[in-house]
Amino acid sequence: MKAFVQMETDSRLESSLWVDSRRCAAVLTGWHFKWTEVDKRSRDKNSVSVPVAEVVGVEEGKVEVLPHKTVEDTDKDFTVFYVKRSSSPGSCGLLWRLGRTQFSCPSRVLRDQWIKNLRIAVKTHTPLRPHRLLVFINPFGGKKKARQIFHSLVAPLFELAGISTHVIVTERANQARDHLLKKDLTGFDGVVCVGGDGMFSEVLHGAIGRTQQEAGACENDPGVTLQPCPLHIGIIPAGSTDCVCYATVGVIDPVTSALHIIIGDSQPLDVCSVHHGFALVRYSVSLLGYGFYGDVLVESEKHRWMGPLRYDYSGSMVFLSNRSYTGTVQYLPADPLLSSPRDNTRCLSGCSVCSRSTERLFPNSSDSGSLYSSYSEHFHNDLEGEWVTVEGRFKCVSLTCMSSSCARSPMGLSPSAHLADGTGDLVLVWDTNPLNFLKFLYRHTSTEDQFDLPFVEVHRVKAVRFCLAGDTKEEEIRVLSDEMDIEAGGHVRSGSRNGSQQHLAEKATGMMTTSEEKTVTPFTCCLCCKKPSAVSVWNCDGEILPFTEISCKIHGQLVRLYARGIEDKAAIHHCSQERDTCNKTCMQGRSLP
Ligand SMILES: Nc1ncnc2c1ncn2[C@@H]1O[C@H](COP(=O)(O)OP(=O)(O)OP(=O)(O)O)[C@@H](O)[C@H]1O
Repeated sequence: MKAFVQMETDSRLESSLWVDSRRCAAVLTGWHFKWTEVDKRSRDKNSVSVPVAEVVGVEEGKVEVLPHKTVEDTDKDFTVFYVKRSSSPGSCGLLWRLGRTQFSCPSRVLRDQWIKNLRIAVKTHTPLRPHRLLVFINPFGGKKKARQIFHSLVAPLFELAGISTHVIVTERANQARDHLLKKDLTGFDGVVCVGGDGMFSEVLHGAIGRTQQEAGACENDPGVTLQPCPLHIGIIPAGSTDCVCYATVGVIDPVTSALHIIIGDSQPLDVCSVHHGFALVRYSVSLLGYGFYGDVLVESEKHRWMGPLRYDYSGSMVFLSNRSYTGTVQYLPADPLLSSPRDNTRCLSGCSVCSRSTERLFPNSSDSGSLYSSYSEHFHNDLEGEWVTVEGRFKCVSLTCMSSSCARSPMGLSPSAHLADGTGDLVLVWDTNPLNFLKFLYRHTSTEDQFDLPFVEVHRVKAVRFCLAGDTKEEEIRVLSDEMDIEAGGHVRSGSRNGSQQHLAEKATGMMTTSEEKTVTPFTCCLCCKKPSAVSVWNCDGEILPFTEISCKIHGQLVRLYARGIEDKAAIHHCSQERDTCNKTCMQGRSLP
């Protein structure tokens, strides 16, 4: 047994190692740790190559982590934990699992050398790995399992990776947002929310607000250049819809998300600011929808007791009511030479459109460590250009900064939208007959192009304004006061989620409404039999906005998530067939799923 050891100034190392009594040639180059079985009797020379960036931890001895940590402390063994992929039926992305291989060395010295070099390699090649995280758990999100999900599935992985956490189980809505706005955040590399889209939105608002406070940027100014947030945001999905997680990771799976956080993946994300006059109303990352989408949200809020079924029920009711609304939409088109919502591309991990946008948005930054240095200089003139105005009657108007794909609509609201190119897709659905509209809606669940319909338009934009036709303004006031009644009455929702957006707008305008000032009148009792309202409401990432006339601006790469976008299943499969460039085969002769 002769172990050949080669040490260079970097972490490179090469020697024989044993996995389950099989001898392997192992090599650690700068970027990969690879081991290949060298047993001559073996017909297939099984080889596993793990990118150093995907090594989760290196431990002395023979170690197991899940379901419980066990350590067999021998002085010639070490265990490497790493990311292992498997496909996930029904999702567009790949599941990540914790891979584990136990290695034996001929000597303790060599074992210690391997551990040291692997740890150095990991540190050198993944500078964005978090060391300390602030974690918010919403114990009431989704199926109320967030606490259990975090402690049983996520915390052991964080511990393995040496990440320390400060965990706050929220006791009220907006606690996470307020904490981020007001408390000392020194020492934290990122913030993690364990919950659904509402919880993510709280953290998003807190993180953006805090950054602007510290930068002295006025969020209420609709033309302001916002400062990108230095804190990364991680999402451990534990809500009812988890749309943002699905659209940025491709699967709704707490372990996958935890592993993306651990290895310090970094996915920039565009954010849309929504203003009413000179008041910030809200930020949005997925759906900002007027008309059909607003009506469905209003209706579904009245039927929360139905659980997730309420969306199907409300969707059907609103569809049957066959409403449409007049309004004026103005938009600032994005550069058509860069990309188009009809170019049939998908924004996947490593997306070239988003990468080019990073260069455009941060032209002087040489690496991700100085991410935002040149951002504000560049964005002086981001609202310059020729605005386009369209006026008429719409079934719905929607704006999305991402594809907004979800399990029900795997291609999403705008299949070719990008996560981080500084644009949004504006979809205008003109008034049409119910059958046509049904066709449009149905196409979201299939692979058929929902934009290939004569009553649908889609535009890639940098900013949008919406205002009502003159005779509908009074109606707006009536509808919105009715909306607030739903909130004030308290029997429709607990006042949790709307609380945050109302707070933002009220704070900005000084318009404080007390429940006594509102008359309790339901929005509608039955959509089919009631006289249609002339005005709808905006659905902003699942919240009802208190204003109809709004202006929206897309802020390119305003925040960063611990994610990498949806991985291309086909590319990973190809890679696994080559066996040399990824970790989909293992030493025991088993093929990983
Ligand atoms: N302790 C708490 N009590 C009541 N509400 C809370 C608490 N903590 C957070 N919230 C609020 O609960 C709302 C919903 O939570 P969350 O998004 O986690 O779950 P969900 O609504 O089931 O999922 P989704 O948003 O994906 O549909 C959030 O807007 C958040 O502001």
